[in-house]
Order: sequence, then C-alpha cells, then structure tokens
Amino acid sequence: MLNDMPQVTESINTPLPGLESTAANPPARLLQVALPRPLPALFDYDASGLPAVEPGQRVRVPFGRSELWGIAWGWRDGSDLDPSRIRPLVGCDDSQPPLPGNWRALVEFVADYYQQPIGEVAAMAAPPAISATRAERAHRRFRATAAGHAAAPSLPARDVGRKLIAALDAAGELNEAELRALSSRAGPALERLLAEGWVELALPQAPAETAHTLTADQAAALEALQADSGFAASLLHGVTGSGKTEVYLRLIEDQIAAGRQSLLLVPEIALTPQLHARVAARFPRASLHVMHSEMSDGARAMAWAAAQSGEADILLGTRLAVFAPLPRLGCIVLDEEHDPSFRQTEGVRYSARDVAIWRARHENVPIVLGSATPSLESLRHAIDGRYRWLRLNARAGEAKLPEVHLVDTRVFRATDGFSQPMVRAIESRLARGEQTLLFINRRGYAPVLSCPACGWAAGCTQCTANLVLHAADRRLRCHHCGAEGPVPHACPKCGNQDIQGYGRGTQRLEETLASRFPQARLLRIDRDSVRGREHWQEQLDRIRRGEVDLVVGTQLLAKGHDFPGITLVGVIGADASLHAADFRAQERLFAQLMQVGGRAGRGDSAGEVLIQTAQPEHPLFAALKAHDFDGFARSQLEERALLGLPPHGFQLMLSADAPELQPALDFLEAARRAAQALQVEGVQVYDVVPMRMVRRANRERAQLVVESRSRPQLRALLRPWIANLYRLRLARGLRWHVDVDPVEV
Ligand SMILES: Nc1ncnc2c1ncn2[C@@H]1O[C@H](COP(=O)(O)OP(=O)(O)OP(=O)(O)O)[C@@H](O)[C@H]1O
Ligand SMILES: [Zn+2]
Repeated sequence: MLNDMPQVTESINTPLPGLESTAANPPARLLQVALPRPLPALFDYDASGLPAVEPGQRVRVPFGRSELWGIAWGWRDGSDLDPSRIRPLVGCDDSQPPLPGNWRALVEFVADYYQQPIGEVAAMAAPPAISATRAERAHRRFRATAAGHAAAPSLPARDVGRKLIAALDAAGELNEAELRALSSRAGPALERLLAEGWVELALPQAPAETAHTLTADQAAALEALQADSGFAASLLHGVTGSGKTEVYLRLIEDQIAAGRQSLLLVPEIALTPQLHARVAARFPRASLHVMHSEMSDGARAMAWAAAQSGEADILLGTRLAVFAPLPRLGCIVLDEEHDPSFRQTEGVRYSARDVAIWRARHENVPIVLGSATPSLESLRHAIDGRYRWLRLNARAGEAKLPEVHLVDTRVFRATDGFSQPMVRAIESRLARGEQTLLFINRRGYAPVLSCPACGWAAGCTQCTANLVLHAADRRLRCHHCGAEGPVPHACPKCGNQDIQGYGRGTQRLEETLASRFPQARLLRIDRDSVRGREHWQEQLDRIRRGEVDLVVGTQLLAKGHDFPGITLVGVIGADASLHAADFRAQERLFAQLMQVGGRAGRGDSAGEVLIQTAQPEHPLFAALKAHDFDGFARSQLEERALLGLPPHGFQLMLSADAPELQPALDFLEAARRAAQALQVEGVQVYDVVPMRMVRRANRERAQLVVESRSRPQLRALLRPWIANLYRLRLARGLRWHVDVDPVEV
C-alpha cells in the first residue's frame, strides 16, 4: 500500500556518503518514523534535509538496501544509534495533510495494548496512499422532484438552479461532480434546491424516513444519552426491531445541529447499503460518507479526506473507519456490538469495539454500543455499572416479537433437510403471500464429497479440511485457503463412480426448495451469490419489495436487516454448534439464532421462528423460546466466572506457523519457558498444542494460551514477554503472532 506514492518532494540536502554527521554540518534533526516492518520499534532518521517535514506525514526512507514509505512519528532529542548510522530521509509526500496527533495516539494505543508492531498498525490504520483530490468524485446522486419540475419554468432563465434542474431532467440522475461541472456556482445552487425540496437524493429504495414518534423506551434512552457531555459509554440493549436505529438517528441529529461529526460503525459491509439509505434519507443535507474495505482506494481516500478535513458530518463505516480522524467528533455509535467482525483476526489483531471505546475516552466524547444480544464482555461492564445500561424491551410500533417453536427431528424426521412441520409452515406462508427466510450457516452444496464404498473424502491438500462441493459451477472449493478444483467423476482411490455429497449447504437447500415449491420465487443469499455491492443491494431490495417468497441464506442475512414481509424464519441444522469446542460457541449460536429469528414479524403480521433440532431439551433453546437473553447470559456468565474465562478472566494467545509443525511447536515451547521464567503471579501458561485445524494454506499451526483472572497481572507478563520473543531465533519460514483478548481459542 505504501509503494507507488505520488508527489514526492525530493530531499534537498542528501549528504554525501561518509559525510553525514561531521561537526561542520548542522546538527541532525532526529525524526522517528513508523515503518511497515514486523518489529516493535520506530526508526530514527535525519530530517535536516527536509526542513518542512512534520509528524504525521508520509516519508520515504532508506531501509537496508532499498527504500520504504513510512509515517513520520515525532521528534527525538537523541538516538541510541551511532550518529554515523543515522541516515537521511529521502523525501516526503505533501499531497495529503499530516495525520493528526489523535490518530497517532490511537495507533500507539493499539500497538501497545495489542502488542502489535507499531509500523504495521500505522500502515493498516492509514488512509490509502493516494491523495483525495485525484480520487473519484463523491457518489451522491441527485434527481429533480415533481415540485422542481413545476418550479423550474418560473425561475429566471440564467438561474443556475434552473440549469441544474434541466440537466437532471435530461439525464434522470446526476452525481455531485457532474452537477458541479455545469457551473462554478453549482454547489450553493444545489444546497438551495435541496432546501426547497426541488431536488432530492437519488437513493436506491430509500424508505421515506420521517422521524418516528418515539416509544417510551426510546424516549427514555435518548434522554439519558442526551445528558452526556464528554466521555460516557452506554449499552443500548434493545430487542430485535425495537428501534435502536431511531435512537442513533436522533443522537446524530443533535450532533449535526451542534456542528459536530458522528462516527457510526457497523460490523459488515452487508449492513451498509440499507443503513446508508436510511441515514441519507433522514439527513439529505448532511455530508454523509461511507468507508469500508471493499471500496476502491480512490473512494476510500475521498471519504478519509472528508472525515479528516471536517467536511463530513457523518462517517458510516466498518471497523477500519474507527481510525479515521474526525476533528469535530461529537459521538461514536457502534451498532451490533456483539458481532465478531469487529475483531480483526489476521494481520494486526485488534477489536474495533474496544479501540472505539478507548478513542471515545481519549477524545472525550460519548459512545453508544447497540445490540439485541450484547457480548458477555459488554454485558458485564453494564452489570458492573461501567457502561450505562439502556433497555428497549419491546418492538417499536405494532410489531410483536415472534413466537419460537422447536421441531424435534427425532420425532419429525427431516428429508432433504426439511421436516414435515417445517414444510407445512412454509406452505401456509406461501398460501398467504408472506415471505419465509431459511437460515443455514453453510454455503455451498455439500460440505463433504465422499465415496461410500471406500470412505475416501475430498480433502484440501493445503489445509486440514474437507473441500466443499459447489453445484452451481461443479467445483470443489476449500473455504479456508480458496483452493479449488473440478469434481472427479469417480473415486480417485477405488474407482467407484457413485461418489456423493454429504450434508447440506445453501445451494442444496435451494435445490430442494425449488423442486418442492416450484411455484415459489426463490432467492439464495450467501457470499457466493453476492457479487459486488450493487448486486447485494439489489437482492436486498427484491426481498423488501416482496418480489421473492423464499429466501435461503447464511448469517449474512441474520443481522440488522429490516424486512417487513418476512413472517417465518426456519433454522436448519444448528445443532452442530451446540457441541463446538470453543467456549464462546453457545454465546455465538444464541446470538445468531436470536438475531435471525429477529427478522421475523417486523411488519404488520405476526412472526414465527421454527428451529429444527435433535436436542429440543437443551437450555439454550428454552431461553430462545422465552426470548430470555438475560437468563441465558447470566447462566453463561456464572459458568465463565467458575472457570475463570472471559469476561471473568483474561487471555492471550500466542500462535506460530511454519511449513512444518515441529519448528512451530519448538518456538512456542521456548516462548512458554520465557513466560514461566518471568514468574508473574496469578498467570497460567497452558501447554503448547497444535491448532484444531493444524494445516492451513500449507502452513502447520500451533498455539499457546496464557490466562489470568487479573488483567494487570496478565499485562505485567505481556510486555516483557513479547519483548523477549523478538530476541528468539526463528526457524526458517516461521511466523508468530500474539492475540490479546482473542475471540477464538
Ligand atoms: N417509535 C417508533 N414507532 C414506530 N415504528 C418505529 C419506531 N422506531 C422504529 N420504528 C420502526 O421499527 C422497525 C425496526 O427498527 P430498527 O430497524 O431500528 O430496529 P433495531 O432495534 O435496530 O433492530 P435489530 O436489532 O433487529 O436490527 C423499523 O422499521 C423502524 O422504522
Ligand atoms: Zn485449503
């Protein structure tokens, strides 16, 4: 990302080799630079050749025998390095404003708290390395309204507004850049047209967003939140469909009125189009920018520039947006706070939720975490009074929470995945013209392709995993490393021609539904069906407009969406997660089922959730039936307290991977001894173990978990321990990572 940067100011004073710091030269100005290297340090350079360079700017530096882009961090009085070894900067990029001190403080916090190399954190948290002026223009599109058509003829012929309306009439829709190209005064004219209601944002299916009259719960929550000035953390814990978004919008409205910026964080890009449309429709005159990792660098640079310059009123984004500088920041809202996608588990390991909390405190602004199923970590903070706990206990408007029923598959056997009661429930919705959502958390056709004669199963050569059968294009795919290949015609081991797919995924359910309900309009939504943002948006729109009867989908559909026509949610094959080894498996399953069930009955008709299970007596299901999040959460918390597990204990995970397992195990053993040698009390260092999925993308992996009931004790170990690890000799090809507060162990 830091290569190919434009507009480099050449160093005007590169000293000749050997003459760097003789007494005759002016004293070196020592600049610390963050470089994208896996080392826990800043690097010293001599900036005397570039008098204008400032902390926060991108700078180019010599590194070994090559050059690197990095970020100027700060000035230093003296270096531990021999002065003759301090090399001068090569150049700096002044096409972008320097990243502010707040941003650097945030990066330093992440580097220290998560013990990640500071230069790698900085590289990840920095904007794309292209300047926004060269980037694509804004995506806001406008169209003329009926009132605009009516008013235009009465405007003076040379009025810029009239010209804009005429252009919009001719083109249908235009974006901001295209309008601005029509006249130098297009900006203010556009403002006026928006204010008059003659032009409006052309949003894909923006539901008319007028403010709702608040429910009593909403009003109470809002009142509490409006009392905040300065840092305060609140957990907005509201059942599915209780109108949390309305509370966020009211808060944002206050911020806009006060001239402050709002940061609205959502877990996944899947949530942004709908929320984007809602926010835009509510605040048509506010400057709203979106930021997520699937945008082009140009579009992201634009959003970044709008945020950093203070131009953006609202920044809506996924976890990386937590790093965007906002000079007028007034509040942070983080929706679906329980969602695991706030946690980055590759590269720099951090939790955007926890970073957002730190940021809110550091910049002294309030933060709201919203969820129908809060994480146990946040819930514990709420119980202990560190977060204000705001509840919305009923659905907004007329809607009621759905009824949850279990189908015992020991009694009602499923054929092709569907039990009789499930089939009948679907039939009755079809007959009434209502929509059904079928949830299965596995994409593809079948998770295993195997030979019934000899037991062969198609496995990934690079991972300890089965290949998944994809029927649509007849391919076998590894969902872990992306490897793929054709489907063999016969068993490669015994030649049997009758090899079969076992188990089921979204594609197979879709096939079964198509043959059982040939008259129904069917839509499958998973990561394979959703190609690109436009397409995703369009599929969501089709559901909302009632153009499909049956939707088959993965957890992509479970979160946050508001589809008023869905009255039945059917859950297929959730039992596997009841017995997963991860201690968070039940917490996750419960949240997922409550969230997906929460898509049912959000409109005028009552909703029902049907869950097929062979274990209807499991307490998790009893809690789901009763919509008893609190009861479930408390029992989980008690269990965790007993076992000293998060949030009643704290964990670190050190992992290592290499082409072979032994060097990874050896490294972790050495790390384990190093941890024990530090003799920190109250800290338990577990055994080194191979990971459950040992091999991934041709690398063998092992892990070591360290646990304590006291965070200060764990942190007392962490820093010196990690510093020691950098001194260990590494076998060829070995990599290691530390994960503070890991979400999967
Ligand atoms: N005060 C209100 N009166 C009537 N309808 C409301 C009110 N507040 C919100 N709504 C409507 O209720 C529906 C659900 O609201 P929203 O999507 O904000 O729920 P949510 O709490 O975010 O749910 P989830 O956790 O499931 O995402 C929306 O269609 C919204 O327009
Ligand atoms: Zn693989």
